[in-house]
Formats: sequence, C-alpha cells, structure tokens
Amino acid sequence: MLSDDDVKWLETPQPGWSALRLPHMILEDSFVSGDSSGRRLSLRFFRHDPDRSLRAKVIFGPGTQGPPGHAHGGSMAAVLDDAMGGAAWMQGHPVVAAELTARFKTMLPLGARCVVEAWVSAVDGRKVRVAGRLRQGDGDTVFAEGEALFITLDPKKFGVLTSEASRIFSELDEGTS
Ligand SMILES: CCCCCCCCCCCCCC(=O)SCCNC(=O)CCNC(=O)[C@H](O)C(C)(C)COP(=O)(O)OP(=O)(O)OC[C@H]1O[C@@H](n2cnc3c(N)ncnc32)[C@H](O)[C@@H]1OP(=O)(O)O
Repeated sequence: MLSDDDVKWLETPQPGWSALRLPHMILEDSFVSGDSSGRRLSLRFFRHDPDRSLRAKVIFGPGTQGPPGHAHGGSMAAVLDDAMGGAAWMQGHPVVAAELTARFKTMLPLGARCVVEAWVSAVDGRKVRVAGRLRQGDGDTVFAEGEALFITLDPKKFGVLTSEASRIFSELDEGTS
C-alpha cells in the first residue's frame, strides 16, 4: 500500500530529530500506530532534540477516509491525541488524556506526507497541558491543531510501560550527548 519512497520518507529523520524506537509492546495493537499494512495510519515517532518536543511523520491511508479522498476528522484527532500524549511521556509525565480539542483547518488528502509536532505547554501538579499541530510534510499548510489536558497517573498503574519509556528516552540521551 505504501511505496518504497513513502517508507523511506517516513523513516528518515529531519535534522535535529532522533528516531524513537518504540518496543513491540507499545506498538502492537496500538489504535494509532499498530497497523503495518499502510492501509490505515502509518507513523514514525521522533524527538526534536533542541527542545525535546515530539515529532511524527504520518501518512493517512485509504482506510482513514472521511470525506471522499480525504482523512476522517476522528483519525486526525487520534493522531494528535497520541502525539500529544507521547510528548508528555517523553518529558517524564506518565499521563492519560482527560480533555482534547481539535480544530480542523484544511482537508487532508489521503496519501499526503504529513508531520505532527507536539509539545508540553504547561505543567501544574498532575495537570499537563500539551499542544500539537498536524501539517503538510513539505509545506506550511496546517491540517489540524490540537490542545489537550493530560493527567499524571501513578506510574505503577502502567506496569512495565513506564520503565520501558524511561529506557527509550535515556538511550536517546546517550545517543545525542
Ligand atoms: C513516544 C512515547 C512513548 C511512550 C508512551 C506510550 C503511550 C502513549 C499513550 C498516549 C495515548 C493517548 C492518550 C489517550 O488517549 S489515554 C485514553 C483516554 N483517556 C482516558 O481513558 C482517561 C479516562 N479518565 C480517567 O481515567 C480519569 O478521569 C483521570 C485519570 C483523567 C482523572 O481521574 P483522577 O481520579 O486520577 O483525577 P481527579 O479526578 O482527582 O482529577 C485530578 C485533577 O484533574 C482535573 N480533571 C480531571 N479530569 C478532567 C477533565 N476531563 N477536564 C478538566 N479537568 C479534569 C480535576 O478537576 C482535578 O483538578 P484539581 O481539582 O486537582 O484542580
């Protein structure tokens, strides 16, 4: 479903980005990143090293369709939710989403190469506010913007996921220091 060029594009970090190698336990069956067929969502996650925010490259496949030829709003919101949650985890906050707002700005053509940017905007006790943007990969068109409130949970509730996440991010630090 994806061309070799699309796969190469997805896997190539931009300057200042480090690839996040997420373990099978996180990817397997993930609603957003668990499909490897190219039919629905194809994503690769990265850290933007200068400010440790999150980046993802994403292609919306034919199985994400809403309006003919274009992505369903729910699929864009799901990608923003996942990326914004990942941005919080990446900064050491083991969170789940409590509230999410998405603004759909431009219809997103299926198959287009897109970039997601997500960053923590404020932390107040257990409340972690995160913002995100889904845009054209090789241009300035913004397809959707999001804001979300995440709530930090006791890391014990996530079992081994928390220690796996710490391991992934400390390996990145070793690689970039
Ligand atoms: C790249 C990364 C790698 C690793 C990552 C892997 C995974 C990434 C995964 C990312 C996946 C994507 C993410 C997903 O999709 S996560 C899946 C979708 N989310 C859920 O299923 C969450 C369901 N909700 C809950 O579990 C509970 O309600 C939570 C935990 C959220 C709060 O219940 P809890 O009993 O713990 O807390 P509390 O009630 O004492 O409230 C605490 C404070 O928060 C405030 N508050 C609470 N709710 C709301 C609200 N709706 N609006 C405004 N404020 C709210 C509340 O007023 C209070 O404030 P204050 O009174 O203290 O001022």
